[in-house]
Amino acid sequence: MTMDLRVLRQADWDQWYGTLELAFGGVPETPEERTLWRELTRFDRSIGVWDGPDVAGSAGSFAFRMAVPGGSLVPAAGVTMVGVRPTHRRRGVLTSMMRHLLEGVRDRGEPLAVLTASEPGIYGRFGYGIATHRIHARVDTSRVRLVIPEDPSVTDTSYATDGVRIRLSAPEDARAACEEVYARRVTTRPGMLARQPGWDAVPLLDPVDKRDGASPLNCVLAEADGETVGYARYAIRPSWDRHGPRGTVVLRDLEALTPAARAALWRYLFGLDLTSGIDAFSLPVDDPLLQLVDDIRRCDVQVADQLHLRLVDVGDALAARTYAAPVDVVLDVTDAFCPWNTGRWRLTGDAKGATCARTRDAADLALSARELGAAYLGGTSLAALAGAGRVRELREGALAEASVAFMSAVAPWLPHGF
Ligand SMILES: CC(=O)SCCNC(=O)CCNC(=O)[C@H](O)C(C)(C)COP(=O)(O)OP(=O)(O)OC[C@H]1O[C@@H](n2cnc3c(N)ncnc32)[C@H](O)[C@@H]1OP(=O)(O)O
Repeated sequence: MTMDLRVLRQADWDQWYGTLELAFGGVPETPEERTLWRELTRFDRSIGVWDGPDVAGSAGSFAFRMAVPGGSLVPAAGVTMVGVRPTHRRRGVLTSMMRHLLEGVRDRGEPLAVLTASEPGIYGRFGYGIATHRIHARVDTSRVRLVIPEDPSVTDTSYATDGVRIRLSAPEDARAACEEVYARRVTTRPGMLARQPGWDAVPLLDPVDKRDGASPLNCVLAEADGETVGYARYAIRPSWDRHGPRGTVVLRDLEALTPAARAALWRYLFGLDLTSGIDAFSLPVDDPLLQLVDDIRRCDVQVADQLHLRLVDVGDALAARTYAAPVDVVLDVTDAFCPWNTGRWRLTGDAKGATCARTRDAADLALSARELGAAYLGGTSLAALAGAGRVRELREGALAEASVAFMSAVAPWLPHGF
């Protein structure tokens, strides 16, 4: 029987989403989750593969705008909801859906496709590279101390934590204030996503069945001079043993506009009564927390892959970001899955902007689309990729020049999953 790939219809959503749940082990999502993801589904950008009456595969994308080095917001298709029915795996269903999705992304003129992977080994073959990493920190707050620089002569409230007030608020009541802070943070870190309509509900999603013994979500606002300058959203998972309380603060997100607000929020979280640990699932690899603690070992930091990124249009993507140092290199790009990118590209740029166009000039560096994806947001260096044999230097000096230029001053990071 031949399979039929077609755009998702509203009436088919339940069946389509059911296949996704089946692919993920068959545990149905909660009604809150289903309602939210249905509302956020972009039907015009979602596809299914039908085998007779059954949905054999599901996939789709969101229309994001993502911060890139230099602070521009670039259209990025957020590939999502990929699932293949267990009876249909390893027959090319994902491959056919990915081809269809990436052709659509190209037709819409979006230079990038991004995703978070259930398993990191799946998407390299489709030209995605790991563009951001996250750290998972499990801080032993019974041992780790915060060392907050306190200078009594500093009266500027952006540094003096004394000027910051921490206020508890219901997460829903604080939504608008948090969103204002978030919006001001987006362009400061590559990989962050400008909020699209409806997406402010994602960080508030808190189904009872998924709390795993933790409290409902709490929110604290950091305020200075009458303005909200930061927030943290967290739950508390109480626990007791024969020595007493051993609760954990489960941190969902923390954003701050000033060092003082950040320090004040962490101080609040470290000090919560009846807790002795903070479980922070996703922080940037250069999160300032690592510079505020006196014992990084007891923060039990683990690094993992996070955002996988693909350049769908090499020329537009490389011209959309800026470069930390002047760069003028010819890249010989191979791209088996999106062959329209294959060939030589001259990239010329600096901290103000860049151009990238096809050329017949001799190549300086040879690499595939996957390596460009890994290096694009400035978190993984071309030199590190070359060390693994994944980038080849064809002109002496070109690797160092390009490697420095591609790096970002702050580590790229994705603030939330999708
Ligand atoms: C962005 C997101 O939504 S991530 C979520 C992805 N979904 C899941 O993990 C749910 C459970 N898994 C599944 O639904 C499926 O197994 C999928 C989607 C991962 C793969 O779908 P399939 O239709 O089996 O993939 P397809 O047959 O096109 O395989 C393409 C290639 O990827 C490889 N591949 C597929 N899955 C994996 C995997 N989990 N790890 C490593 N390689 C994989 C295949 O071996 C094949 O390799 P080849 O080209 O060398 O032969």
